[in-house]
Parts: sequence; structure tokens; C-alpha cells
Amino acid sequence: MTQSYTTDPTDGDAEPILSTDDLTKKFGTLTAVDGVSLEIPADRITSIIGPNGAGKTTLFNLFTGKYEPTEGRIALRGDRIDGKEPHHLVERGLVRSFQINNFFADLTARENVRLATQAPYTGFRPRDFLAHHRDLDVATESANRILERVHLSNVADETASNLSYGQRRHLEIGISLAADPDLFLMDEPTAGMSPEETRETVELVEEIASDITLILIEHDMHIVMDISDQIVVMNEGMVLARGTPDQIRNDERVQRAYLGSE
Ligand SMILES: Nc1ncnc2c1ncn2[C@@H]1O[C@H](COP(=O)(O)OP(=O)(O)OP(=O)(O)O)[C@@H](O)[C@H]1O
Repeated sequence: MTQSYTTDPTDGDAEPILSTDDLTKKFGTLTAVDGVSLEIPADRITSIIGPNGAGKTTLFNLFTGKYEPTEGRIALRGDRIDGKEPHHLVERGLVRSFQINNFFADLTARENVRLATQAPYTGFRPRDFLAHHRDLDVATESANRILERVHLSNVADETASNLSYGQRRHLEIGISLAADPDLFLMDEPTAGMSPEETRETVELVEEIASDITLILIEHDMHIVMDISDQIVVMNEGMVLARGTPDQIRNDERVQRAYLGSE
């Protein structure tokens, strides 16, 4: 199958924050990502959609350094990042939130976020410890700002284990924001949420997108059509189409391969 693209939905001359060239990942004889060449525009929301097994998660794992590509290249603001360790990518502003409980259940929401804000600076020498101690107020203030951003100020002193499912997911987003990303990959941010939690999370995602580039894997087509600036449709490891929500909605190949089968 040849890849084909709809017209570029983004500003033509905008520098992409992330780009891939002929990106391929094989697992034995299976090609999970197959020659993907893609541009992710800065300051936009890009959603990656596609049927089960289309290669979305593998693409995320390549972006974040969990997997090394079998072939091809990935560039972050023009610099090659394929093969770089995940923590190097976090330092360069690329973070990912997972659908897992990625926090300390016995600590409060504030303590969890505060630890995350301190993490990049944590060292093991006594003088590191003293420096951190001095910086505790700064870290607490920064945690408070993040908690406000993820709508959790009112439960800042609750232990994470006491938070509702939706609040825990927001806490995870807050922990990711503590790394001060400019590119944030979110894996199904509303998965398993009630309609009310979903509404709140969509609002939060849109707020975050006001100053951070987002790439989402999302299965809920209403959300995808509602919040995305660009949609990338994957099928069998390849990019089937890329375009604005309207372009994707009206793309016959997409309807055949994906939307029509819903
Ligand atoms: N670590 C792995 N080892 C072997 N095969 C894998 C591995 N990870 C993914 N695959 C295979 O690669 C293909 C793409 O999987 P991937 O999880 O990327 O798809 P996806 O689009 O995220 O699917 P879903 O929507 O179901 O999560 C699938 O056939 C999957 O079984």
C-alpha cells in the first residue's frame, strides 16, 4: 500500500516540532510501523487514530525512545533523537503520560507533584540535599501552580490513593507537566472515564494545548474530531491519511479502513 496524504492542515511554513523519515519498527517478521514519514506541527493538537494493531502505540514508543527504530529517523526540532534514552528526551522537553498509576499512592497530590518538580535536580551528595532543602518552598509553589492547572488545588492535601479515578489521571498529567515539557504525548487521556470526567479532561487537554504541543492517541472519535488540529490515520503500520478533522471525516479511504467499520 502506498502512503498518501491529504493537504497539509497546518501553516505551510511552520517548523515541525517532531518529524519522522521512513520510520520503521519490526518485531521479528511483523512490521508494526512501516516507513512512516510525518510532521507534527508545533503548538497544535495532533491525534493519532487507527484500528487495533495499526501501530499507534509502537509509534509513541519510538517517539519517546522506548524502542529504537529498525530503520528511519526521528527529529525533534531538527535534531536526530532516534536511539536516544527516554530521560534524555524528557530533558529536551518531550514527555509522555501513561494509562498507569504512575504516582506514590501514600503521598498527597501536592507531594507527588513536588517530587516530580524536584526530580531533575535530585542528587545524592549532602550538598545536593541541602540545596534541595532550601529549594523546598520554590518546589512547593511550583507544585501548587501545577495542581491549579490540572484542577486539583482543592484536593492537594489528599493522598493520591483517596483521589477519584479522574483526579488520579489529572495527577498523572500534573506529574508530567512538572518536567516542563513543550511536547506532550498522551495515551488515551480519557480512557475509562465517566462522561463528566471525560468533559473535564477534554477541557484540561485544551487548556494544556494553549502552550504545549500535544500528540494524542485517542479512540473516542467525538473527542478526536472536536479537539484536533491535525489527525493522522494509521493502518497496518502506515499513515493512511493526514489532515484536518473535516478532511479526515470526508476521506473515503479513512471511511473504508476505519470509521466505516465502527
Ligand atoms: N513488543 C512487541 N513485540 C511484538 N509485537 C508487538 C510488540 N508491540 C506491538 N506489537 C505488534 O505490533 C502491531 C502494532 O501494535 P500497536 O500496539 O503499536 O498497535 P496500536 O495501534 O497501538 O493498537 P491498539 O489500538 O490495540 O493499542 C500489532 O500487531 C502488535 O501485536
